[in-house]
Amino acid sequence: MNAPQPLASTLGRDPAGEQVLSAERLSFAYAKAGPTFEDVSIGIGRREIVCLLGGSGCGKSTLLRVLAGLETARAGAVRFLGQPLHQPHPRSALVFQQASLLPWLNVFDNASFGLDFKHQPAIDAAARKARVQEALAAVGLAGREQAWPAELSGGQAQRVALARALAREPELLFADEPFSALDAITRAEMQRLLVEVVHRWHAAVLLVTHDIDEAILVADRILLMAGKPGHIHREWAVDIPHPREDHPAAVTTLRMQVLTALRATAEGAAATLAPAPNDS
Ligand SMILES: Nc1ncnc2c1ncn2[C@@H]1O[C@H](COP(=O)(O)OP(=O)(O)OP(=O)(O)O)[C@@H](O)[C@H]1O
Repeated sequence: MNAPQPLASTLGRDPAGEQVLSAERLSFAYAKAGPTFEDVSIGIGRREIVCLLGGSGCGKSTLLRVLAGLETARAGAVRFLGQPLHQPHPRSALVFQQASLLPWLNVFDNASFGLDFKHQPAIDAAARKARVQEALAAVGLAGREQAWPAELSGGQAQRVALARALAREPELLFADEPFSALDAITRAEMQRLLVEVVHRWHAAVLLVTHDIDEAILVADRILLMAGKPGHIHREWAVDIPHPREDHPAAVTTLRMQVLTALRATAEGAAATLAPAPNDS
């Protein structure tokens, strides 16, 4: 098999040509382990939703953590709004699979919690209250400010986590499989909500998922990660208008393309693991 070639075109599309995040030739390895990914270049345009799709263990979450400033690359550089990134940026926010709400804080205080993180610009109490209320209203939780986490469903808890991220007014939202623990109906609702609120907030998103349908429903661009060490294997620009459920033919065509590529990467990986025909 030929060595994977880095894609030249993994640069964010943006009408103004601006990128909120850019990374060049990133490599990463955990201590005492081989490289997780190598030579990954990626750009995310302002307001762009980019989905990072790939099989289990190919390094998607690790790449997200490096791009978010939670881990340090072994080689290469990450720039956020044009500046070198060495730690999580105050204009970025994270949402994970678990909502991770603090059980002793009510919904309002959980949603405002992200405003106390390191390097977050100080804002006065009135602005803080307005921001948090606006974020909670955007995720459909107006009137639930005094509720406790134990009183929420999984979907509602994830809405609070999304509001906590939005209250930071992020330029870029990092989301690592944020809906994978939810039931199918709630997941579909949350996917629609994510697109709606990030468009309203003018935020870009990097969404890690292994759900092809999720990627196709929300992404402006899909990056397929594969291999060991991981690399960006293919990408698709998704120009289907929202809501994408209204365009089933275009969705099905893209789904087949992505699925075929994903299967090919899985078969490629299996082929490298399978014993050669002459092995006994
Ligand atoms: N903290 C860690 N220390 C050592 N190895 C790790 C650590 N976290 C992840 N790995 C390994 O790095 C590789 C990539 O893991 P990662 O979680 O980034 O993959 P992924 O594509 O997000 O997988 P999944 O879709 O299953 O969540 C895996 O082999 C994993 O076992």
